[in-house]
Amino acid sequence: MFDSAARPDREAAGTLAADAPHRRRAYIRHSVFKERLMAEEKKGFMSRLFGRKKEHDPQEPKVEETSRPDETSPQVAEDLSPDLGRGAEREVHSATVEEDTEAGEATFLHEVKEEEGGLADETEDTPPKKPEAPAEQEPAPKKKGFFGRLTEGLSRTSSKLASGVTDIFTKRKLDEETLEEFEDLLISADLGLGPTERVIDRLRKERVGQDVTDEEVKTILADVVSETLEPLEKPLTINPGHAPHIVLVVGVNGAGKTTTIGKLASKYVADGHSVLLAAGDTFRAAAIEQLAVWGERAGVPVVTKAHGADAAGLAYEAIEQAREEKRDVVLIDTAGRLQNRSELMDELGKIVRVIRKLAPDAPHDTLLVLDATVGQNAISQAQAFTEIAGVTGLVMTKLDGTARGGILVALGDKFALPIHYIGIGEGIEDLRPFKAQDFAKALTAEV
Ligand SMILES: Nc1nc2c(ncn2[C@@H]2O[C@H](COP(=O)(O)OP(=O)(O)OP(=O)(O)O)[C@@H](O)[C@H]2O)c(=O)[nH]1
Repeated sequence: MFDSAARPDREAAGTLAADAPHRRRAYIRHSVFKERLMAEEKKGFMSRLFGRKKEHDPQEPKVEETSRPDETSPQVAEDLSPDLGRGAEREVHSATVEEDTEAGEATFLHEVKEEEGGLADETEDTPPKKPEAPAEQEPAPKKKGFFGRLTEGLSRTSSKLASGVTDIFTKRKLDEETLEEFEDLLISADLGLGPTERVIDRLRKERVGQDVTDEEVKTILADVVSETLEPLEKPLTINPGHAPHIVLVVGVNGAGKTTTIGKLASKYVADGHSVLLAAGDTFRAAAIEQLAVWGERAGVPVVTKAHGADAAGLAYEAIEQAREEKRDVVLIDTAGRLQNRSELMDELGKIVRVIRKLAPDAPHDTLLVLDATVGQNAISQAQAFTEIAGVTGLVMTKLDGTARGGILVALGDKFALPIHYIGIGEGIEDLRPFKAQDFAKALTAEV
């Protein structure tokens, strides 16, 4: 699979090479910045850690699904997504996390909280949003075009970048100090060391000693983001010749796997494919029901087994059924698992081995679903899932719920994995095929 070694020209994100002192300086500056913010934000962090209920901000997106009681009204759940019964399984998720913490492992939760505290820009003080039900009496929201929705979805990330750029570049001659400030901004926006370095190098080469406007800087930034991600823009195409094309969907708890499968099922049906879903998340009882609702909505059958059943066996049976029914594609859901839980990761390896007994070249695609709100932790998730499950492509969800959307650039740079789709909201139309230029433009847009 892809790893940093596959990109020898680029240093792996998070690694400080001895021959890159300026990068090391930037990271040290960034660490100091993080520590200071963490101290300032400690109160918020602690209260979150101990589950203090916060005031609800209806503008904020829902981002802490796995640890928060379900406040969604049944009406909302029905209207917006078949996200059923998450309250019950959330208990399981938080128990898992606590177990990890008690064991003293470097847990996913711990890492994420640290990073959130350090960057202090989102889930810290921004409680999850209840999805807003399109209430019957309310006027229908004005339809936005593709780019409008993308720009709106990425607005939290882009406004952080845009205001930073405007603060730093206010009609002054470009010097090393300004470049350093800008480098800090890009690193704190999770863009990764490689892309950050390329933006800085380009600015240094082209503009040092000259006046530079914030618009010119944003254009250079958009160009570098676009160049980094364009080679990874690849739609997920179904090859009916595989009879069926088998897609395994993996990721940590709450990343958006089941929802993504539901949305993909609808898209493939609309494209004329015959689809079968496999509810392989047997660990989370409500996930089975959730997928069944998505299946019903898309008009496709869902293979299910009882809660706790063997997921590998279920995947096997689903493939057999898809062959009998001559389906084009099988989408297999899996239970969310923390990347540092080796026994759960081994179970994923077992699912792959069992699938290969029936179809040695399968899974034909293994999609890693990553939640953008976790920021840098997405890097270690991609690393672990790539090693265990042979990830072949990415879907990044919840770009609408974070100021850390820059992480997609760092991921693309480090892993060079195709980016198939991005999620910019909870509706079916919010799962978009990834387009690097649009993403780069939206990321640097003024909103
Ligand atoms: N705002 C927003 N929410 C999303 C997006 N994608 C998924 N979600 C929401 O994220 C929540 C979790 O999604 P699921 O599909 O249940 O996640 P999962 O990975 O299957 O979860 P587990 O089964 O626990 O592993 C749901 O409430 C989804 O509606 C997105 O792009 N934006």
